[in-house]
Parts: sequence; structure tokens; C-alpha cells
Amino acid sequence: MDQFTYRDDQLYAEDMQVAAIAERFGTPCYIYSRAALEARFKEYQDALAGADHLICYAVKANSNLAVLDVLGRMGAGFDIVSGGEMERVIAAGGDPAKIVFSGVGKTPAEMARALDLDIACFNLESAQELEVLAEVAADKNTVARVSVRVNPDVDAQTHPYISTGLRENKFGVNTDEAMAVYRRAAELPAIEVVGIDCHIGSQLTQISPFIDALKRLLALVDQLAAEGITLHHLDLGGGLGVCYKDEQPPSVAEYIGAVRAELGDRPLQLVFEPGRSIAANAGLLVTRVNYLKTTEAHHFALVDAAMNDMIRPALYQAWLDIRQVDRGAQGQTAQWDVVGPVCETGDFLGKERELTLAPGDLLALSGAGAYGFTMSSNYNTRPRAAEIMIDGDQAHVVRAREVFEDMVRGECRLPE
Ligand SMILES: Cc1ncc(COP(=O)(O)O)c(C=O)c1O
Ligand SMILES: N[C@@H](CCCC[NH3+])C(=O)O
Repeated sequence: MDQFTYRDDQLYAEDMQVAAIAERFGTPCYIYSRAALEARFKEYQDALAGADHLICYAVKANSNLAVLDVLGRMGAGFDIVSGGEMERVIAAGGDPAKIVFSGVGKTPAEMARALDLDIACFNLESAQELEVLAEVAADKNTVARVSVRVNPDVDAQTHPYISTGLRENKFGVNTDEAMAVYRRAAELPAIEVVGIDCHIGSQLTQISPFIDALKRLLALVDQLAAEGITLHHLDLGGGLGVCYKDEQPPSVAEYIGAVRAELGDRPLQLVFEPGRSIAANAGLLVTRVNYLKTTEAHHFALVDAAMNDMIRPALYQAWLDIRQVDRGAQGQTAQWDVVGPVCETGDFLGKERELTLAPGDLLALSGAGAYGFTMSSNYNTRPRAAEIMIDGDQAHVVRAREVFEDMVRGECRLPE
């Protein structure tokens, strides 16, 4: 069920009118639906019922503390890629025993903190990282549980910037080197080998690349078993796509069903790291039209959100649906380029969208719950948007808008 729907031409987030939320908290603002987050997470839980599993939500998609809290309460684990994400999970009450730590550049300090927290597993991305982790763990007189992130060299058929499982990508260890990394890990006393993982890319709309990757991982699992290295879990990463426009990704049930069928009755715990498929369609970015400007070439709608709030259109030419918050509003109908105030021609949220607009109107970008706020910046010294969580008929400020005054004070000036 869609938690963002129209009633009497007015857009609602759950039981709250979006226009009223925008009026109360100002724009631009992100609006998340608790019910939508819970529904998406439950789809994974249902599809994995009866299987030994762990769903580690990928924090990078949306690291708002309230989002982490909602998912943690449902039993989610977390996939992190930095010390910052680790601290946010802890601050939100997440269970360290359900944290997996991915990322190609983990620092010794991040490793040490993760060992202190006794996280579930480090997803190793290189032979050198294994040596550094073994040293950090030995210094602490402890043992680090590890998985090797395998780069299975499969084409995820997604945007090249978010494709991660090809041989030429920086991620993971190639299948032909993975055995050597495992053998070395198995002989290090401060390391315990527990799993194998991969993550081949994001916004995948087909099942076959996942299954190709899984087959390659399972071949390694068998090879390892033949050498006496038995694994506890297999982590297939995240990557399941969502519908932004007309994509037709498989449902969570279809995807997980295919994975379970391929796995058969192997006694491996299944781990997933979904980000986008949980958070994307649980969020809107609401923005107000400041000016309308028609030139010889274009109709521009100048809105108060910009590429610093939502960079996906500029960075990946991503298409996000732009809806009118009040569908009954009067104005000028045209093919509008919806652009922000940032001084870049690449600052657009959508191009040639048929909308009926007048200054002051509100627009809502769909699919903004993942890789929206987390990729935002202060470019052009713009304050960051507020984040609001809707829970039925309640709206909670889960991160206040950055205060403009704080952005221009407090920086160190050189002495005269
Ligand atoms: C290691 C890892 N796991 C999980 C994810 C989450 O991916 P998605 O948001 O596509 O589910 C990512 C990002 O692509 C990632 O790099
Ligand atoms: N940031 C990307 C997804 C990348 C996921 C990180 N590996 C996006 O907005 O589509």
C-alpha cells in the first residue's frame, strides 16, 4: 500500500496533509513514513520466514536516527561503511551483534571501535585489510569475525557509477584471489572466518545477476569446505531496485524466493543488506516554487530545494517523480524544468515535467527516502533540510533544519 496518496486533490503522508506539514515545518523538507518503512522491512521478513537469516539495513541509504530506530525495533541488523554510521546505529539503540561492516577503506581506529562493540562481522575488501585487522585484533587480545567480500565479476546492468561487482570496480576480492585470502585468514589466530559476501550494485531490476553472483559464491563455499573452512553465513549484499518511473523490479518475495531456491538446503545463514528497497519509497522531498521564468528555450520552475538537497538527478541523471501537493491548484500549465537556486546548470530536480504551477505552489519528489538526505551537502552554503517522520496522524521532527546563523558563525578566523 502506498503511504503517500491523494484525498480530495490533496497529497497525504499517511494521515497527514503534506501541505500542512510544509506550512508547519517549512521547505525544503524530507518527509518519511514510518508505516512505509515498516511495510518494506516486513516484506523481507516474510520472504525469509523459516530460514536462518539476518536483514542488515544499509545505513547509507538513510541514516536518520528515527529511521534506524524504527528498523532496529523490528529486529533489523545494520550494514555500515564508516565509524560515523556505526555511532549512529549505536545512538539509535541498534544491536552491535547484528552489525556487518563493509567498505574498502576501514581505518584501524574504526576497526578498534567495532571490535570493542563486538560487531557481528567485518566484510573484508582486500588482502591488506585482513592483515591490518588481524594486527588491531591481536593488539586488543581479541578475535575479529570476518567474511571476504568477493567481487564475482557480474554485470548488474545498472548505472555505471553504482555498479560494484565488475572486475574493474574497486570493491571486493576477485574470485581467483579469494581462496588465498581465506587460507591466510584461517591461519591468523586473531581472525575467525565466518562468512562470504558480495554486493554487485544498486538499483538492480533483474534477478539473474544476483543469481549469477550467488552461484559464484556457492562454488567458493564448496571449495572452502573441501579445504576444511566451513562458513556460517552467506551475505548477498543489497541492490534490489525500486520503481521510480516505469522500472519493473522483481518483488522482494520473488527475489528472495529465487535466492532461497538456489541455496537449496545448505546450512548457511542468509544475510541481506537492503537499503534503497526499504527506504526509497518511504520518503518525499517537499519543495516550494519560488519563481516561474520562461525563456526562449525553457519554462523554468525555480524551487527552494536544490542539488545540495537531492543530488541523484544531477549525479546519475536519475528520474524522480515530481507531484503537485495540491492537484486542484490553478496556474500555468507547461513542460517545466524544475530547478534549484544553486549556481550550476546541473542543478535540476526534473526536466520537462508537465505541471500546472503558480509561485508559492508545493511540489513533492517521490522516491526520496533513500540516498536523498544522506547525500546532501552544504554546497552554496545552503542549510540542510529538516527531516520529519510521519506516524499515523502525528508528525515528528526527527532532524531539525540546520540553522543558517550556525553555518556562518563559529569558523576560526586568523589573527590580525
Ligand atoms: C556494501 C553495500 N551493501 C549494501 C548496499 C545497499 O544497496 P541498495 O541501497 O541498493 O540496497 C550498498 C550500496 O549500494 C553497498 O555498497
Ligand atoms: N547513491 C546511489 C546508490 C549507491 C549505493 C552505494 N553503494 C544512488 O543514489 O542511487
